[in-house]
Amino acid sequence: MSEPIIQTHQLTKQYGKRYSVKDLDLRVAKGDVYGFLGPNGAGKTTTIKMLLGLVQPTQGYVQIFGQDIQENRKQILRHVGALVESPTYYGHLSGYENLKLITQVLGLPKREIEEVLYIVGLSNDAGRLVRGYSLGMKQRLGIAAALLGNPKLLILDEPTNGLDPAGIREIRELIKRLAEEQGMTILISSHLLSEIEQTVTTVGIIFRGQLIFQKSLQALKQRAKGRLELEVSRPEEAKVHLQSFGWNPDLHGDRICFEVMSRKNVAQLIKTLVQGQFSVYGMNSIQPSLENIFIQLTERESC
Ligand SMILES: Nc1ncnc2c1ncn2[C@@H]1O[C@H](COP(=O)(O)OP(=O)(O)OP(=O)(O)O)[C@@H](O)[C@H]1O
Repeated sequence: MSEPIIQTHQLTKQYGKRYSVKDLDLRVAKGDVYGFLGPNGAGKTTTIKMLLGLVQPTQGYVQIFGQDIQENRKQILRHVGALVESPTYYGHLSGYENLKLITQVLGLPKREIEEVLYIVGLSNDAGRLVRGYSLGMKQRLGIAAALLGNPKLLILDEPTNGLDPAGIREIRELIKRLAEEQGMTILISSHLLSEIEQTVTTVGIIFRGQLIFQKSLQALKQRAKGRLELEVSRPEEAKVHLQSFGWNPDLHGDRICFEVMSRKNVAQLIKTLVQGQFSVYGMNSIQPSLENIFIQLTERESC
């Protein structure tokens, strides 16, 4: 297996007595679009700042491209593009002029400006003043700035924050394109799974500073499968009865629970119960939200 692009080892940040991030072992492989998920205050921005060497860890360390960020920060960051928190621009300058300032500071050729503006779909608006840009356009300009210097790794902290559904879609499409066409490794943070689930290949979930899940999107979906919950008479007997017919129910309190199933199977399930002289009082289909997945992952699930 090739060396990961990002790897953290027991990464920890403590402010006073509080741990903002604790023992984080993040692993982002080459070509991954890594969705870094967690509710507000979970520790995403603190982690990202440590990845970029902007915040010093209390314990642990960060390796990017196999090198320690504290030791080789300048060299590493030459190949990393980042958008952290809301970027600031000069509103009285055009999108093009804002990027030109950055290329001058970084000593990059001017031709890159046209390239990145084209990639983020802002070529036609390059000459407009940034103060007239929509929030989505400003975010795309932020990504364009991050793309200057042709980075191998792109780190985006909540790039869809505050955007309307159309803006979210634009960013999503852009990220997909960057990964597919430019082969870039991307880490993108969000507090909403729904905003990034169509884009990412791998998911890391941070909850109260700790990484509670880190696997493929496929594996997360497996866990996030909907459940079917039935309220029946004599639930324990009903469970045994169903098992004798090959079903595999879980019993939670007085309800029996199943993974989602086809309509045909639901009909068959109810028929089996009724034929066994059990009464079915109610049925709920539960589609877990991200919050539910968190709860399941932290083993406080009720069904
Ligand atoms: N400089 C700081 N001093 C003290 N506490 C801090 C500091 N920076 C962050 N924190 C705390 O660390 C915790 C994690 O914050 P962080 O901004 O990393 O979360 P987040 O997941 O990015 O959330 P959000 O989506 O709201 O930005 C929070 O409780 C926050 O108050």
